[in-house]
Amino acid sequence: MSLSKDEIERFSRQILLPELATKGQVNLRKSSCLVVGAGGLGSPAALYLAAAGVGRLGILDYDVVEASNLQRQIIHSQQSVGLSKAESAQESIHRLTSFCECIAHTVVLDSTNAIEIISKYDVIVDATDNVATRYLLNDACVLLDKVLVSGSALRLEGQLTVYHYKGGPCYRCLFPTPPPPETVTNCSDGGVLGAVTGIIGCFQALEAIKLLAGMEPAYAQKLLLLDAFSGAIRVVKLRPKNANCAVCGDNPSITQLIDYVQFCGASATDKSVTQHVLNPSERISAIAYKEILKRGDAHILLDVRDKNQFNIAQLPNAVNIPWSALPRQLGQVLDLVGMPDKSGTLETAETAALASSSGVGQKVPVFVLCRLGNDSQLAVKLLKASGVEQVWDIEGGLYAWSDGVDSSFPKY
Ligand SMILES: Nc1ncnc2c1ncn2[C@@H]1O[C@H](COP(=O)(O)OP(=O)(O)OP(=O)(O)O)[C@@H](O)[C@H]1O
Ligand SMILES: [Zn+2]
Repeated sequence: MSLSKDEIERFSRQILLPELATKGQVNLRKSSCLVVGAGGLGSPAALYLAAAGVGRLGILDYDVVEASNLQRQIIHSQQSVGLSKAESAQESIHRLTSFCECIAHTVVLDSTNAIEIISKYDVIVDATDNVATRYLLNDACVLLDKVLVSGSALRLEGQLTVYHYKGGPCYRCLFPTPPPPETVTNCSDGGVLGAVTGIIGCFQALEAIKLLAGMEPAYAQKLLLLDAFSGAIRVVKLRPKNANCAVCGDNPSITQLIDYVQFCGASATDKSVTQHVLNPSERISAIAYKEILKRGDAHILLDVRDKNQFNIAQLPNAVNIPWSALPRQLGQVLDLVGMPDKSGTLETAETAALASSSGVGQKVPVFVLCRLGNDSQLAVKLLKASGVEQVWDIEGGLYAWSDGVDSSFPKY
């Protein structure tokens, strides 16, 4: 097969590369690729794959574009806020090129649809942000014998590897069991710089383009580690395939997709894992707190977000003691509410409980606040264990405040 005049003109700068050449370009045209996730990684990955002349490109995302996505999800624009990410990405690709058939999959990828969707594509790009989908994609790719180009980025760090390539390891070979859900941080908690997802997403496109064109990938059985702060890139050799791997090993126990939400203890779609630590009597709504403010009742508003988040935006008169520092700074809270602190520096809830006599001397109630209402519940628990009796969580945190009380308060 050869290239048309239009194709030669359009892709000339890469056909000139002897490593790619006419044959590679024809291979790209005949190839297909699925990008799962049209977010920070998927945006650049999909754009470069389409621009390079991949014949059929699937873009899968269940979510809609939000304003806070645009700092890094560059396939979308301000006009697409509120629209489906997969369809917004498809539109961008239509504007970019008519040499690529782009298909939008506006679904949550799960065990019920993964095999059917993935089987239609040659190479799969994992541009998602959660552990459940990582295991799902890994297992589906092993079962269907597809190569998986996997990337991740958080804060100022990024990682990239190519799984299940010519007998190389899969994700499960390296990580047989998922991490505890509470130890996983995502971009909406930890932050991320757009250029970092851009670099890793471009690397994902590069590896996929090489695979689809018939070249060798650089990162099979190797892990790229980007430290964007120092600018350093390290490459680590990965362990070979694990013969005991549950999905790609010699005697696999996983021969069809499982329930990944149950396996990982975390959902693929929850943005904020809301922990139900407290019972309803220990919480008040944002609207009820607004009433307390209106009446002018004496109280302490304790904001337990970290300093950086507190500096972004805060409610008037809030006292900021980050959740992570609260055990050490309990004395300060006891002081504020008028309880004598007999403890000095407190290290744990247990020592705090011993040091303080229950509720004695508390003059003002405490209301505890954070961004989404998770850490604030833990803080209420800790304060209760320390003898502070009149303490309530503001349910749903500042998100609820912005939604229910003051829409001018920024949600970030
Ligand atoms: N199982 C899944 N099915 C479909 N889309 C998924 C699945 N898991 C993750 N995604 C998508 O992958 C993308 C990951 O990108 P990214 O983390 O940059 O975006 P985000 O979740 O919108 O970011 P933020 O955390 O700032 O809200 C998201 O658009 C998300 O909807
Ligand atoms: Zn494996």
